Amino acid sequence: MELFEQLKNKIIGKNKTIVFPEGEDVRIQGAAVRLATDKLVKPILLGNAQKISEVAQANNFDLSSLEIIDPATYDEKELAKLNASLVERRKGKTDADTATKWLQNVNYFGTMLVYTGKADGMVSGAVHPTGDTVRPALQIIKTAPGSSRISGAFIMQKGDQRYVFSDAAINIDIDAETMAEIAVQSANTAKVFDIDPKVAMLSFSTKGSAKSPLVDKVAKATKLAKDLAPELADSIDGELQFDAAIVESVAVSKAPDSKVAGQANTFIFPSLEAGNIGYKIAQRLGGFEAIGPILQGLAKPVSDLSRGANEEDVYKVAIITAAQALQ
Ligand SMILES: CC(C)(COP(=O)(O)OP(=O)(O)OC[C@H]1O[C@@H](n2cnc3c(N)ncnc32)[C@H](O)[C@@H]1OP(=O)(O)O)[C@@H](O)C(=O)NCCC(=O)NCCS
Ligand SMILES: CC(=O)OP(=O)(O)O
Repeated sequence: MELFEQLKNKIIGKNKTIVFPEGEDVRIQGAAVRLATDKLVKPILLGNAQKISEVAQANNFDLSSLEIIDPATYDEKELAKLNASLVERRKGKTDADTATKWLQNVNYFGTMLVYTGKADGMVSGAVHPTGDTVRPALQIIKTAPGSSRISGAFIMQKGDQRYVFSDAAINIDIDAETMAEIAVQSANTAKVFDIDPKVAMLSFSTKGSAKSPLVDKVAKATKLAKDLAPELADSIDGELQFDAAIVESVAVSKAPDSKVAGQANTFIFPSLEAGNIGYKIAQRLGGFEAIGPILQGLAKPVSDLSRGANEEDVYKVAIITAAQALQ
């Protein structure tokens, strides 16, 4: 069965509540109406009630079955509770005045609905850049037990080809330890999407073909990742160039002893520059559908979107987010 059909079957009728802070956006409204009609999730739209209704009218959307919250007119007592909970969570880092300002921002407001359990997950980023979308989650929801950092993976799909690209969203300049943790997180993400992970730690060098501290970093990250997840030791290899990772004939000449080279399906980039540029090239020139970024290592599901996302992307990311909320 196709991946999204499987995910839909998992979440249908489970009534997972997903908050969409960008409720004024036409792509968000279109996806939310479809998700509610298909009984996949219970959407909550955030935003200015008047603007939400204008967009809905202009596009003939029937939002009558959706919950709409305008943070500017939210019940005072409930707002005070969110404020107190936020200050408590931030343990001396954020005072009540700052919390008041933060709660006027839809991404902070939505994140607090997830943190306090009113929503099971959040999908945002069709309008806001990634930093503004995910910062509230980093500050409030924080990492899941066993994770020391959050990273962002894309599922890249074309026909029956399916790959994981990480980190393409969050950690700007990574050291070997971070790259190793991202590799293990991404192998787990691959399994969720029915991919048997073969993880390539990417570089501009294959097995010492170039000498540079940047190459040493990826070789060290490979060793650390195997130490972190010994059960994956035979499924992670590096450092590998992208051609050696994916093309068998190149792997034979560049990395003949590798159990991953030529068959990799999970690609760990050595920096956010490489990862973010790489996924957009595969998407825009290679014709791959890019689903994500899926945040890895967060204690509760919050998903970012690219501002280039369309309604279908929002619909699919919301399905993934609801499926994460079931775990
Ligand atoms: C994610 C990002 C916004 C965080 O930057 P920032 O807000 O300046 O981060 P700070 O260092 O001030 O940290 C803010 C909080 O988040 C936490 N945090 C930051 N990065 C984290 C990570 N990768 N994992 C877990 N927590 C993280 C910090 O510990 C801090 O928590 P605290 O306030 O409780 O102490 C930043 O790394 C970024 O802009 N990344 C690139 C995003 C992007 O543009 N991607 C391309 C498009 S997808
Ligand atoms: C994931 C990503 O690159 O997001 P955006 O296109 O919004 O910057």
